[in-house]
Amino acid sequence: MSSGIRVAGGIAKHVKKKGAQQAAYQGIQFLKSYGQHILKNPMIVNAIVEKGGVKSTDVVLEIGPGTGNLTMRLLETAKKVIAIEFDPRMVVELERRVSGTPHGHNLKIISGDFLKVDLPYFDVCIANCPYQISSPLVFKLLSHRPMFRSATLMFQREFAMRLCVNPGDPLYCRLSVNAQLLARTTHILKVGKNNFRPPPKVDSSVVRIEPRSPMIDVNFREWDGLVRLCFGRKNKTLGGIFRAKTVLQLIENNYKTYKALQVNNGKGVSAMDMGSGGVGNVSSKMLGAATMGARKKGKFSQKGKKQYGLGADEKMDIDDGDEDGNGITSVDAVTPEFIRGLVEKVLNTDGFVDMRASKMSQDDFLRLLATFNEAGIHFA
Ligand SMILES: C[S@@+](CC[C@H](N)C(=O)[O-])C[C@H]1O[C@@H](n2cnc3c(N)ncnc32)[C@H](O)[C@@H]1O
Repeated sequence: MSSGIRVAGGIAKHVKKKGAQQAAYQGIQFLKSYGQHILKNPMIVNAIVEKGGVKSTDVVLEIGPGTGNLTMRLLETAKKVIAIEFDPRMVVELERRVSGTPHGHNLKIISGDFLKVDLPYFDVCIANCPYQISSPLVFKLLSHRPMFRSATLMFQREFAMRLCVNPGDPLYCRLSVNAQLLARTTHILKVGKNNFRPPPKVDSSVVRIEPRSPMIDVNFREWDGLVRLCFGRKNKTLGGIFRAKTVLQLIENNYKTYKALQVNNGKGVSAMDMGSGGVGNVSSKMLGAATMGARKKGKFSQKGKKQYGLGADEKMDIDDGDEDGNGITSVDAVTPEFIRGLVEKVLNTDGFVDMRASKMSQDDFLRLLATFNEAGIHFA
């Protein structure tokens, strides 16, 4: 084992005193809490840039440039690199490293937290990501407009696999379904932990994320509300999940809220943040909620209904006090039996009752959501 301490870009050996360390190396001790695992293998750096499909005309967004190993390589390839770095010590080191180089003027550094800054325009995103913010990072990128071409990102292996796996895989989860609703995700490279300094505890993988174009037209918050319920017990049948007392109660409450808004406002539901329902309109806050918790109302759009096999006559727009055609115009008329009946009707459609989230495809979830909405049931 080295007797030195870790500094930007290498190991500082023979360091006797703290002061000496800073003078000799402008020393930066890597902080685990900031996910500072510097990529030290130039072959991996090259492979990431190559697989990222960076063109000479591209503006590249890099998240967490650290000491700049990837940044320097990107600057040789792209028109411009915009790097967002949280740690001011790294910002100083990066500025020092590019100053005087031929590409220095093509780098813009934004000093701040990626999750808090307004993102600039970019064509592609390339990053060895700070692993502690992996999930919100992905969904913040996917909510950015205008849409970028692709993101080539390094994550911890398990997180990377969860982004990419298909139904039936043991790692298939809510993250997989939500990410794949918005993008095509491909695992492109395995990277062993010894390619980093300091090595993290687990291996990593590089993933390519290509936003869908056009986006699937579904209200993301409502989609996530349903997916969250289904993956709460991903190996339980939908019958088991949706017949549970707590879930029926939740559905009843949602139904009443939805109904009350209609009764009070006429077109009340659309007046309240139900919008067109398309993911194209989704905000980063909403997408963050996809992995972190908040839920609000939404509805499956007409376009989405058509796309997923609902007839044009099965009207979803709310234009009177009885949008779901259930004959219920007052909140008081909504009883547990009534809700159970609606849920049974949905479960008995298309064999949903025996399906399990762990094996359901994106189309299965879209059809399930459309069928619930058709019955007047919303997830909020
Ligand atoms: C895994 S290191 C990657 C460093 C460098 N790109 C490399 O490959 O050698 C992650 C970097 O992200 C930075 N970072 C951590 N949290 C961040 C945040 N919320 N916003 C921006 N940068 C962050 C860390 O300071 C660190 O420099």
